[in-house]
Amino acid sequence: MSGGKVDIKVVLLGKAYAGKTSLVERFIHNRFVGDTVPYQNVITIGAAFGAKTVTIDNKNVIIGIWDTAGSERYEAMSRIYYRGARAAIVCYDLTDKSSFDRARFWIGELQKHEENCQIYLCGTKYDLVEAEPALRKIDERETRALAIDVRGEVYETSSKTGKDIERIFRKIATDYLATKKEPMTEENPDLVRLRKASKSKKLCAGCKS
Ligand SMILES: Nc1nc2c(ncn2[C@@H]2O[C@H](COP(=O)(O)OP(=O)(O)OP(=O)(O)O)[C@@H](O)[C@H]2O)c(=O)[nH]1
Repeated sequence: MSGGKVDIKVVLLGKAYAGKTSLVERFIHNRFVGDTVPYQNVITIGAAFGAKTVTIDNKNVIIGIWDTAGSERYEAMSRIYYRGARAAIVCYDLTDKSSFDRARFWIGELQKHEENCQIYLCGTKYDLVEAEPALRKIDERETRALAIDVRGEVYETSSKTGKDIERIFRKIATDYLATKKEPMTEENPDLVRLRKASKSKKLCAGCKS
């Protein structure tokens, strides 16, 4: 996918090493490079952009994704990327407590500056905690409480296995379609018919017979 218009701007935010780039890689290219490429070689600098079309009920939605750099050094730049975003996937590494604090920081920023941006909470590296439950450092109750605060849902994903990655983006596209205003055109015959029907009702309300 190149150039063209996107329907939804999605931004990924979270601490460095939280797994943002891996999540985008899994979603767009269905691959996980994992340890075959050292992390030092894939650190995001500034931000990276990718896009993919998902189809919900026969409607295509082009999702444009800004994968921001997690390093605090690029914090000011990440702020530029979340401007005007319709959705934010705030990532934290399920095995790293400090990444959850950083997620809270980004949620605070979004709530302050981008009130129209829907937040989706994403705990990453689920495969690690599934294999070794003692590695889990973020309690599910804490994440649920935060989900209530952001009026959103929590996803626990794994870019290694693909768990729930597709689901999170499909939910974003579904939410977008649900809130999008339908244009009143012949392309949307149901709405045109509805409109005509209610107009003729109004006219008849004053009729004598
Ligand atoms: N086991 C496992 N490892 C993962 C998963 N997601 C990411 N990783 C590993 O975690 C490390 C960091 O992942 P990245 O995707 O580069 O993290 P990032 O958040 O984009 O990091 P920055 O670009 O610095 O902000 C890499 O070594 C990944 O291979 C996952 O779901 N499971």
